[in-house]
Amino acid sequence: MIPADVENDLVRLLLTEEQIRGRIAEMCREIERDYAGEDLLLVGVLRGAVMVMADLARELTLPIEMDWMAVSSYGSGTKSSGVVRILKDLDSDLHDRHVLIVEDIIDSGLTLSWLLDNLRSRGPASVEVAALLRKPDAMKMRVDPRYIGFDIPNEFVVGYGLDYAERYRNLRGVGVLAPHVYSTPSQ
Ligand SMILES: O=P(O)(O)OC[C@H]1O[C@H](OP(=O)(O)OP(=O)(O)O)[C@H](O)[C@@H]1O
Ligand SMILES: Nc1nc2[nH]cnc2c(=O)[nH]1
Ligand SMILES: [Mg+2]
Repeated sequence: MIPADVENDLVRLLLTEEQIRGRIAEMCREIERDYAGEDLLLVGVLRGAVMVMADLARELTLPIEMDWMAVSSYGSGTKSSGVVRILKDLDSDLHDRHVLIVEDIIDSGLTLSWLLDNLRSRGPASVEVAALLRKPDAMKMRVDPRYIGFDIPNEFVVGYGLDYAERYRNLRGVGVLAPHVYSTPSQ
């Protein structure tokens, strides 16, 4: 369901709420198998990963902890600036912890490859990645996420945490943003 006031802003819906829910459940069964008996720290990457973190964490039957890091490389546009900035660091000490980074999307791979280097330097027992979306045709930096929800085409998408200029994050599905939205300067 796309709210009527934003329906014209999307070219098409790519993933429905039900498809996302079903895939997250499958990812959680894999995570439960892989981390059974381990102490797991989920690290959500603000702000885009809020929805996937909330749904993934509640679907998991393992005991987990959650922490958050805020990084940004996109500003308000549709292209990565190439510079990753830490806006908020973790509160947890990662030493000897099993860390699973939770992301909404891997596009160029720049954010994650930078984040993986950064978190690995903190002495964790392991660091892996769970991302809902990946654009195989857009990747510039090689990252090997352990859990991927969906591979999607190389188009700018919004919804389920993903924004354009901070809008659309609350859409329940994921859709392709219409070019007229980002070619029109906002007032
Ligand atoms: O693979 P990349 O090309 O690096 O792109 C992926 C990153 O871009 C988005 O975050 P953004 O920097 O826009 O901030 P946000 O999460 O606050 O929306 C998204 O949430 C990922 O973190
Ligand atoms: N909203 C949004 N943010 C992104 N960050 C990196 N790729 C994307 C994308 O396709 N959509
Ligand atoms: Mg993000």
